[in-house]
Amino acid sequence: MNEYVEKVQRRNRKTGQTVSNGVIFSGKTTCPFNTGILEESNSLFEILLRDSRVSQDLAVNLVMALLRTGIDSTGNALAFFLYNLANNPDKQQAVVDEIDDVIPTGTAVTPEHLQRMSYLKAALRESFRLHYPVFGGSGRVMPDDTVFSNYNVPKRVFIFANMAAMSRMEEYFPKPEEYHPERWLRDERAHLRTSWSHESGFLSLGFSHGLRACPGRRFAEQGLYLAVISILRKYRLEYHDDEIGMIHMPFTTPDRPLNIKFVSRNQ
Ligand code: HEM
Repeated sequence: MNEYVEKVQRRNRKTGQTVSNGVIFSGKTTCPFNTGILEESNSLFEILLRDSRVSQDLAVNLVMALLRTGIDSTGNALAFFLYNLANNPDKQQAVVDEIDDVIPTGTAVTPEHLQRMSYLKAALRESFRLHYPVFGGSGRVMPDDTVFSNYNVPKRVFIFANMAAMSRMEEYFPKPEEYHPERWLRDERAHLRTSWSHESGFLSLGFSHGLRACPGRRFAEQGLYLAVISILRKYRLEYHDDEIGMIHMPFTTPDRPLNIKFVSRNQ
């Protein structure tokens, strides 16, 4: 990492940026957290290194945190999403129908398209429910004595919401072992839900909830939607092998290589 930082700094010097308080600073380039215009197309890391208010340690820590939390999580979530679609051809077809309905052939995907793709969103949410993406769920330590649903929780006691287990509770998700995206539909197809109670939506939160919820959520969701759309526009997914299990380490990974067959849609 130090070597990389030095390389970035050497390049910044060459392109005329100045050094201030030990980090590279350019009058032209502004920190992404300002509203100014970026005049050079550099990575977030390089931009942070140039901002005199951000120390080198902070820049390294921020970028490492994003890399550590953002890569395995999204990659494994995509693996399970593709597996669930390959394993449920009727649901896969419903996603393909929606892609064909919403995005004209040969057109790039836009935010407006994604806004109209409620089945695709439900399909991802259901994949998170069936294969909860992070070890168990979310933990918290309360700073004060608190009461949750008539349970007294003393301050400084660690409490944990086991969303992986709650996501598979029959009383909230009938036939919990089945992949059924319709559970999450709120549009005119909502009648296809198996059942719904007002708690259901809070029992399976792949990105958690509240102030410490995942800050990368929109970024990850967008990447997953775009990946699945690009793949399904070209390939039909098939899965003919044994059921895939989960290993939690801490992101949920498949317990063996995924034997998904990609069949070209042009054949
Ligand atoms: C499918 C992908 C992802 C899933 C399922 C996921 C899930 C989560 C969950 C459950 C938490 C814990 C929240 C809590 O305890 O309440 C979390 C935290 C975090 N995530 Fe993600 N995440 C994903 C992708 C990303 C990406 C792409 C980034 C960054 C670009 C990211 C950055 C972070 C960071 C920095 C935290 C710590 C937040 C804090 O402690 O305040 N995540 N994530």
